[in-house]
Amino acid sequence: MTSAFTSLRNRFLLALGGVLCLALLALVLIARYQITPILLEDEARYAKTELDRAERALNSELGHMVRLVEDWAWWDDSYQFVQGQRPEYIDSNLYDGTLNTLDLRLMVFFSDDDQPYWVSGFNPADDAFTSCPGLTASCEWADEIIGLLQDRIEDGLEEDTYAWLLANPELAMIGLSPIYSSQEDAPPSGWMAMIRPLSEPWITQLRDTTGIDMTLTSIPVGNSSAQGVLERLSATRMQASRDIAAVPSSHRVRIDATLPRQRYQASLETFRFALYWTCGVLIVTLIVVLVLLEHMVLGPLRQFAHFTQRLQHDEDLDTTPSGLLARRDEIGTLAREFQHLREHQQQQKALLVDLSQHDPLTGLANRRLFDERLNEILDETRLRHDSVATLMVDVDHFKPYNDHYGHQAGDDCLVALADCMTRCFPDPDHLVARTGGEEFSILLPRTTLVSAIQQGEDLAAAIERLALPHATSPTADVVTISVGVAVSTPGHLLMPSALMRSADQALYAAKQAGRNRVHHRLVPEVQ
Ligand SMILES: Nc1nc2c(ncn2[C@@H]2O[C@H](COP(=O)(O)OP(=O)(O)OP(=O)(O)O)[C@@H](O)[C@H]2O)c(=O)[nH]1
Repeated sequence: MTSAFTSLRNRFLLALGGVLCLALLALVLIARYQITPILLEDEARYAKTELDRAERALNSELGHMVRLVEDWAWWDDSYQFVQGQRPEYIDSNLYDGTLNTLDLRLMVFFSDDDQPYWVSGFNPADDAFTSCPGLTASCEWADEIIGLLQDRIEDGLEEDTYAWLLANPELAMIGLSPIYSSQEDAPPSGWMAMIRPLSEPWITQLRDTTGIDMTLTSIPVGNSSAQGVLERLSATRMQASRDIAAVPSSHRVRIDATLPRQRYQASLETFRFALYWTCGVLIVTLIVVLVLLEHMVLGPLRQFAHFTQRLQHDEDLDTTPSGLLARRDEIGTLAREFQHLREHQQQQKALLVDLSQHDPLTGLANRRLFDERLNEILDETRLRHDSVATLMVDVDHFKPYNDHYGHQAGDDCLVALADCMTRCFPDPDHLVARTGGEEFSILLPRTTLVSAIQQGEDLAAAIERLALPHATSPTADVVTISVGVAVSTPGHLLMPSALMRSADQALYAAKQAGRNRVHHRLVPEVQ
């Protein structure tokens, strides 16, 4: 029997399992080193696109800021106000209601020498509204922002309108414009600045407008990242950050956008789906291959192996199973070749058995077969209480015959005698054997002593009738035989050796008595 590891099925299963594992490993590696990087790259592109959109929304807000500040800066009343001609401008325009309506924290008018001419706004410390001519005590809270604006103006801004994000001291938008007159030839006079805080309600509105969950924070330049940052918070959320330029230059405004990862997840799910299906198909293929292998190869091979094992114990089994012989594949060829080999072997074996049991010259049974049959017959005889006779036959003066006629003639004589004996004992139960050079033995089951003597005499007469010339025989001028007869009867059961010894003694007696005669030997005792 095959062990678990030498079993063809287990080895095939192991090999296919190995191939399956390798295929799965390849898929996992492809997923990890090919698919996932592509998906992450796509996700990074998506994050950049969303940040671009958020930045565009901020720029759009800055654009609105520009238009708002231009509305006021291109107004003749504002122009005349910074030239000191309209004192009522303050009461009618620069009060808290105006700033609230415009969603502003601070409005600053600069005179031609870039000094603050008028400051109106809400103090972030207590949210109290103040309106002052220049940086007087009650408007000193705006000192830092006004300093930043002056730096910007002194950096060389001319005849244009600007808007920036303010990162420090607070998050806000700045709009700055020269103040123009409607008279085309009049030069601009001073500057006007508006500061709109990036308050939580404002950012909430921006979120609603863009659909992007974002926050804005101020960070020092030292903590800023020029490339932007993408951090994956969980399987479903990621945070993309980008720093954009702001005032003052020591700070930047960071946009933090919390984005869903559904694109990545969806792609991953699709890939996993394909992976599971591929695994499923591979496993089903493996099972189908194993079933086919079992059905088409292993089953027939086992049947064949079982048949050859049974052959070892029972050589007379029928032919190879017909199902195997009828197959048209390699196993069928193997079975047919095996069958041919077996038939050839059986023929050879039969030939060998025949050679081992028969005399090649005369074709008669030899001593081996005679002894076997004698044993069998005597065993059966004991059970059935029958008698068995043996005739021992010797050719008279055969040496002179050989010497006179030659060895080949001696062979021919022996063949002629054998044929005559076979004709004399045609009963299939009788066995004529050549048990020596010119000695023959005849086994006669169920034969009495009288009958055996009679058959011996008939044989001697038949041989004599052959009239084979024997010129050198002192007994007769033809070939003659001497016959010794012994019988095992139910009253005198003999062992095979004793029976043959008795026949030999009877033959000796026949020779001594002058040859060409039949003698029998009385059995002296029960064996
Ligand atoms: N041609 C031939 N001769 C054989 C064969 N086998 C034995 N012989 C011869 O048979 C002869 C037997 O001689 P012996 O045993 O002396 O017997 P015999 O001459 O027949 O004398 P008795 O038996 O006493 O009558 C020998 O010469 C053997 O060579 C054989 O196969 N062919």
